[in-house]
Amino acid sequence: MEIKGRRASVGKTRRGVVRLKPDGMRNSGEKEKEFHVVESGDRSRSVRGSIRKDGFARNGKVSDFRLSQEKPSYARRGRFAIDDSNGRKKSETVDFKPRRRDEELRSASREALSKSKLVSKEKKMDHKKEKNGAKGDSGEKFLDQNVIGEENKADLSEGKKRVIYQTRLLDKTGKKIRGHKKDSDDEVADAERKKRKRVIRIDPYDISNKRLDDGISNEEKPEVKEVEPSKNAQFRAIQPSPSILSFVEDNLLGRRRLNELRNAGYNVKLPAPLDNIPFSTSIERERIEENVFRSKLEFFAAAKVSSSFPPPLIPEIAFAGRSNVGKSSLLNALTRQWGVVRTSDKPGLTQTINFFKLGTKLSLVDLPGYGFAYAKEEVKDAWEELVKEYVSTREGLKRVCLLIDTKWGMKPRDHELIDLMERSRTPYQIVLTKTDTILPIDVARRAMQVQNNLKANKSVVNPVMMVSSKSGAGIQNLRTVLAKIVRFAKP
Ligand SMILES: Nc1nc2c(ncn2[C@@H]2O[C@H](COP(=O)(O)OP(=O)(O)OP(=O)(O)O)[C@@H](O)[C@H]2O)c(=O)[nH]1
Ligand SMILES: [Mg+2]
Repeated sequence: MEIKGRRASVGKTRRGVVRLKPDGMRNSGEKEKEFHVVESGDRSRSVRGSIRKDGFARNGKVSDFRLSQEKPSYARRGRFAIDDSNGRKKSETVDFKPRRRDEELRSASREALSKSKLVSKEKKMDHKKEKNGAKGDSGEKFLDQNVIGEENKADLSEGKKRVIYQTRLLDKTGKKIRGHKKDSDDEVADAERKKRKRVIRIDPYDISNKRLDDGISNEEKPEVKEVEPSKNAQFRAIQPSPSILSFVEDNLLGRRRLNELRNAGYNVKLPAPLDNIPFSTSIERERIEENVFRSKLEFFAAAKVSSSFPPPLIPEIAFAGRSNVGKSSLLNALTRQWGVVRTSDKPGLTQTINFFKLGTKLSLVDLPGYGFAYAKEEVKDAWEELVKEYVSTREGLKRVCLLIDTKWGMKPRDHELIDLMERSRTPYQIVLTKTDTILPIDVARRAMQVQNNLKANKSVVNPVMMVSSKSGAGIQNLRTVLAKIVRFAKP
């Protein structure tokens, strides 16, 4: 068993924390136990320790440990008493006598060090003397005392007037000898000044990380205002419900390590690996249970103005959201017909309302994205107007999937569209996309946040869906939800 720890000096008493771990065990946080060590300044060097976490010292004899300190050469062995913090019988006493050889070596090295310092100091002094001797022409020096200041004139009587002199070394001609070192009093004062550490205080009310030098008045502390936590902090404080958390876990949503996916049986070399059958030997996609999504996806109309919308003959599901949120990619992932709907990493690829037939029973409608896009303002405004008109007036529109990027959450434009759909009573469902880009817990938090935000809304359809077109996570669930619409839709 080995004890390793750091010690810091506090006056004569040394305190520190040592970690105890059994021999041969790699650094495993769980097994390490923390001790508080107090080493008194006296010769006995007793060290007291108490087991913080339960049940450790019971098993192992604490012996042959080392207290590693600031300097490894000061490592010692000694007497060590351990008391279980719970008061149970787990105390151990171990010899903590400084090893003789170590102690001897240490004192020898200390002596040698101090000697060498002394010698080098003497050498320096000799050197200085020589130098000063060479500077003065004939080696003669004169003291020049100039009165440079008076102190407390009012308080002091004439006789007791204190005068401050500045002493300079002058040569015969009255010139100042350069390189003259101050006398011993000055040296002592200098050494003291050097010894005195500059104390720097941190202002606890200052968030600018500025350091304050000692002496600067800090009495006027600004009033601590109740600052609203940042959006990020608010987001981190969200506690997702257990059902959302388990949904995220069950569907492997969120950014996952490849190993995790591999262990779950998925072939990570495939695109959308979660869409595959786990542990399958060949590249076999999971069977699409919903007939409608097995049908062929065919583009049949594009509209830039409402007058060119095709007649509403079959039920429609539309995909709306900000530019680049992943609308077109989701259409491909749902139908597993990659490439039918064009996608791009450049926001604003879809510039018209595109109608796709999925068999004979359903239309999927890819809407142009709003918000940021590489397009002129007036063009973007026109798209937005078109989208608004479509979602609020289209007959046969059974549901709008409003896609939200999981990483960024809902933006003002999303709220605008939601308000519009609330007014026009268009049923809409939130789909969080690109869940593979953030941690699972953050996916759950986002879902919780969105759900809470829309609690009071009437036309929203719950639950909040979470998908990733890239990994395939959550796609199957979305298919199931959307297929139900077709099943219950009246022609
Ligand atoms: N990591 C990740 N990237 C995705 C996902 N879905 C889409 N993308 C990427 O996001 C980018 C935009 O995807 P699109 O499907 O074209 O987005 P869009 O919403 O149709 O964009 P617009 O047509 O411009 O409105 C592409 O580079 C996709 O590869 C996803 O689930 N995960
Ligand atoms: Mg698109």
